[in-house]
Amino acid sequence: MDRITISDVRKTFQLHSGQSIVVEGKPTDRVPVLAGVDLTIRRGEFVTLVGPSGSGKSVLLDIIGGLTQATSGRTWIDRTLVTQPDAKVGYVFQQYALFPWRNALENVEYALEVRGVPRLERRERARHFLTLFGLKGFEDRYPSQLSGGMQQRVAIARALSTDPEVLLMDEPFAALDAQTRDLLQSELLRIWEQINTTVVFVTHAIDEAIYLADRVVVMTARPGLVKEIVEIDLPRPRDLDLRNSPEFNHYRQQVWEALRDEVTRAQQDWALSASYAN
Ligand SMILES: Nc1ncnc2c1ncn2[C@@H]1O[C@H](COP(=O)(O)OP(=O)(O)OP(=O)(O)O)[C@@H](O)[C@H]1O
Repeated sequence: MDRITISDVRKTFQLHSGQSIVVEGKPTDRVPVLAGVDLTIRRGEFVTLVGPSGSGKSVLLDIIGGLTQATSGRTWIDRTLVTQPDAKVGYVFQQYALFPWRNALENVEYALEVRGVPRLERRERARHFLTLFGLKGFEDRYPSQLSGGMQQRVAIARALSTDPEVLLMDEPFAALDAQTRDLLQSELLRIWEQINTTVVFVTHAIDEAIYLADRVVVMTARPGLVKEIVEIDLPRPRDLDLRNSPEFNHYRQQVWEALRDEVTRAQQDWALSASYAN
């Protein structure tokens, strides 16, 4: 069954007065970012979005999350048209976005607090999700006392504690070192396999995109469109050694093939824009 339906979604941004970019050789103050995205995501599916910088991945995530309105086109979660943020959608950003004045437990509890979950229940759920993410014993630590990886674990625990039907993740591991990133990818998969939330995950890293996903969606250079969808038919549960397998390498090549020209196009786009922009 379908969880998210995106139909002909377009987004154009209006720049400030005096600003411009070059589109099709001409300076303009209107930036087309998404040019008619169609995508359907199944219930419980893990979809990763890859594409060159500026291809509108984050904007698309914001549209799904109701944080940004599309210029035209529609997005539904289940059968409800997305017009504003919804409590059944969780969000995890690249920056940990924790409250520095709340400890780990209180940070997770916050998401439950705003949804009106009674005090004892929210404390119990917050503890449960911190434990799931290996943070038992760190409940009373403040964000400044936690490593980047631990902070991101708290942020993911917070998003999952509300039992979201959809979890949107915007490069959540990009700021982490390689080992922590590997570890968190595996932890996320382990937990996702238990709860089966629908996940849409934006990343620049091809290996990460393949390792996590049921399907990798490759976006074109701006204005973004779905260029190709690669079904990842690798067994689950997955472990990191899978990345050394010939099957994984085949997907790596397939995704890179789809992406390569778009990355080049995006680079040309920036070079041109930079020579015109104010
Ligand atoms: N509020 C805004 N006003 C004008 N342009 C914007 C605005 N928000 C985003 N953009 C432009 O939209 C384009 C797509 O941005 P977006 O952040 O979605 O790209 P992305 O694919 O996520 O890129 P990256 O991989 O670098 O994060 C960029 O060119 C960006 O400059």
